[in-house]
Amino acid sequence: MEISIVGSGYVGTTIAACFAEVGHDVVNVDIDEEIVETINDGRAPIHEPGLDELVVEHAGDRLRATTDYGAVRDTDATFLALPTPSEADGHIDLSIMEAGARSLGAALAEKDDYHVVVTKSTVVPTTTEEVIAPILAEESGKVLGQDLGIGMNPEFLREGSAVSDFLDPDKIVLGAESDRAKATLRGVFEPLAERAGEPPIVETGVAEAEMIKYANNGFLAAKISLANDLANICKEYGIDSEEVLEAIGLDHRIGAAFLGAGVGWGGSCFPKDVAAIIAAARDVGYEPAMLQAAVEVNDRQPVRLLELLRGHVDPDGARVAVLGLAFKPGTDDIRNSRALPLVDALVDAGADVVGYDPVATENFRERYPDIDYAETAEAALDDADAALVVTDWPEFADLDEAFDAMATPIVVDGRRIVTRREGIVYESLV
Ligand SMILES: NC(=O)C1=CN([C@@H]2O[C@H](COP(=O)(O)OP(=O)(O)OC[C@H]3O[C@@H](n4cnc5c(N)ncnc54)[C@H](O)[C@@H]3O)[C@@H](O)[C@H]2O)C=CC1
Ligand SMILES: O=C(O)[C@H]1O[C@H](OP(=O)(O)OP(=O)(O)OC[C@H]2O[C@@H](n3ccc(=O)[nH]c3=O)[C@H](O)[C@@H]2O)[C@H](O)[C@@H](O)[C@@H]1O
Repeated sequence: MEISIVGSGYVGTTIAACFAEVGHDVVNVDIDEEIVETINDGRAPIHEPGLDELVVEHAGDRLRATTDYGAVRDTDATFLALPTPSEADGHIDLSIMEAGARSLGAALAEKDDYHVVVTKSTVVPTTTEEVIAPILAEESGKVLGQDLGIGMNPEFLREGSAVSDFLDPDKIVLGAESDRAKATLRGVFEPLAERAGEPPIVETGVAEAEMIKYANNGFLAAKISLANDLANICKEYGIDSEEVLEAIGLDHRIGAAFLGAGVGWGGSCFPKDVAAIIAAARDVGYEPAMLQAAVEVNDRQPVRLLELLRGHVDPDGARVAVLGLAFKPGTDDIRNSRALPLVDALVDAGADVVGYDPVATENFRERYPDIDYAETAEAALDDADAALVVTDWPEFADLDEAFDAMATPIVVDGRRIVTRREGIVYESLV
């Protein structure tokens, strides 16, 4: 099939390259000329394992990129993979989606045939039908249900494993407003589903598909927060939380995934999506107590980490090494990283902060140009009065002797990755 994808970021580029991989002809539309050039040159504009290889293989053949929205007219369906950030009060900011829908609608005005538009971005329930579809209809002159079809296909990939998550999904959710739009969506996913060994395909309504995405992210974020709540109780009793969480994860009704207790969840999606669904729920008169509690527990974890640090050293004037700046291992993304509130608080308290991350240092430096950065974890620890472990990069598990070079070997571990041993003052958050 011929497919167009508007937006070539983490999601847009990944799904474009993967759709090309399963045999579709794909065009990426983006307003950023550099991104478009990068893809057409056969390189991925973002860092994702396996993505470069797919772009190299398919660019110039089944995959191309352009800044010209007119390219969508030669395709059967368009996926909108545009950012949906948060407003200051947590509500979803739909301005980029609206701008994209206007450009797309204007381009479709010159197409006579039936066309399906699919929301891939994470949007609060009813956005596709009540915000996106009317813009498309107005700009294109098309009539919904006649020459315009609407769908919603939420994305569940994770940064750092985007390609393998997309090509081997646990489920595919297809929301559509009509049987005809659904048939187009089925056609798009058929080769991928076959290759992935026929995962469950959930065929549903558009608003249901939108809500499934928030339910998924809300549940996972709340699961981590519940693990943190339980681990915090364990900590107060001196009980090993890892043993407790591993044991409950063996119950198939609970499951072991996303029970990793520590300094909490960050990233480009959990914080904004949980905030957006809480704000949307309140708009319709419902107070989502569990999701709100998940946020509160999450916000408290960095505060608890700092309290533990203060139990050992006064941060004022102390040299504190912050190990891990990315929001999770395997990425250079620092959006909503737990390191952000921690470094803010340390700087406010008068600490002399030295940060280290295997790949995210440059992104962090843009945000905090005035703290020190080290080239290696060992250099960050050298002569430090204390170390905070913030991201669970596997290399931190191997540090060991580097702690002996600290002025005082105080290690406060937010991810339970450092091995407790004689000779270091080790304190784990959970
Ligand atoms: N990053 C992730 O891991 C996941 C993200 N999502 C959702 O997918 C959506 C997209 O997220 P990302 O790919 O992370 O965003 P991103 O910020 O990485 O990429 C967005 C792209 O859209 C382009 N763009 C902006 N305005 C445009 C316009 N008017 N016309 C054409 N292109 C335009 C930008 O230049 C950029 O290349 C969001 O709703 C997000 O919540 C869903 C699952 C996973
Ligand atoms: O909507 C999205 O954008 C995506 O959000 C998350 O993916 P991502 O944010 O890339 O990464 P995760 O692996 O989920 O990690 C998110 C945060 O939770 C933290 N986390 C994760 C797992 C865990 O057990 N404990 C824990 O604290 C990580 O350190 C990280 O800060 C979801 O896992 C994806 O399914 C979803 O598509």
